[in-house]
Amino acid sequence: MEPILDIQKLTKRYGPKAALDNVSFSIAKGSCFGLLGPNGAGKSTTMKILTGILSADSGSVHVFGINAFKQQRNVQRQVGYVPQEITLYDKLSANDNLEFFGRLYGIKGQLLKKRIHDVLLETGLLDRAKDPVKSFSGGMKRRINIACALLHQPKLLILDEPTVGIDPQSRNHIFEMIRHLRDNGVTIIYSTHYMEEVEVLCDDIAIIDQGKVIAQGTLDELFASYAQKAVFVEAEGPFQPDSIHAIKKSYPRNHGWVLETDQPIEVMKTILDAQQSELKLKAIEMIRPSLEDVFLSLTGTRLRD
Ligand SMILES: Nc1ncnc2c1ncn2[C@@H]1O[C@H](COP(=O)(O)OP(=O)(O)OP(=O)(O)O)[C@@H](O)[C@H]1O
Repeated sequence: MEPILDIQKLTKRYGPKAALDNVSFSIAKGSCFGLLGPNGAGKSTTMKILTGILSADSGSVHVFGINAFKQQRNVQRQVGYVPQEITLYDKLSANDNLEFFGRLYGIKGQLLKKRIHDVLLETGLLDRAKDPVKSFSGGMKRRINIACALLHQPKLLILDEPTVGIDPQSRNHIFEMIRHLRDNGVTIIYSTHYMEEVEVLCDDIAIIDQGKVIAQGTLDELFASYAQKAVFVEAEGPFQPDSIHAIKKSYPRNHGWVLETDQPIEVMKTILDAQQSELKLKAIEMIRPSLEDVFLSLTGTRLRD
């Protein structure tokens, strides 16, 4: 698929510390791309460089084939950016905030009115248009912040940790909006440290840690390369995991055993056969890998730490 964004060897230092160290990735048109990493990994720095808020020390960024460092305005017209910090005027109504941001994008008159109506509808806040933003919950403010970034109908939407500190209802609303935008051809870059969000939302993922992209691919590709398949079994009677050839490693968990294997189906079959003679099975299931396992296998630390 055609890349809509191509980043090559991006570096950025703050004094002696490298916030980004040779970061490269590209994003296919129409996908929802997840940039996953712990706090301080370099996600915001990457996003700020993409949008021209920060300059890079070296490397290149091309958006829609345009050199973003040389033709910043041209790129900005096609990109919507939702920063991590909420940037709204608390005393103004949702409508007035949107008018202000719409004018910054050069939208005026009837078109601006229509766009404000449309983005309020998309974010589910049409009935709160006239209320001051200070009366909104954190999640509603976040949705208005996203609405601001959608006014000029960008083809690429960049969201920096949009669900931090918000209620589940707003979070679900944001997910629905993102899916709807993607289905309508908008390419999404979604930065987060919540791996569960990336698992349910993103087509392609880059994992970033300490300023470096340490893995990239679809969920299935990341699981295949970095997560160990396993079976969980709980049984009464003599059970010796070492006797099953396909088990690479086993360890106890919650009254049962985790059996690491590249052939989970075969291992399950062997245990189910043994059950008829000597084992009394209480539970057997395949353990679904998670991005937590991928991160652990790549870095030796947990993403949640
Ligand atoms: N203005 C700055 N001056 C000095 N160091 C900075 C500055 N901004 C970011 N950093 C450092 O650069 C590194 C990357 O920060 P960045 O904000 O990009 O990470 P992040 O993945 O977005 O994490 P978070 O979710 O915590 O913002 C961190 O070590 C951070 O402390």
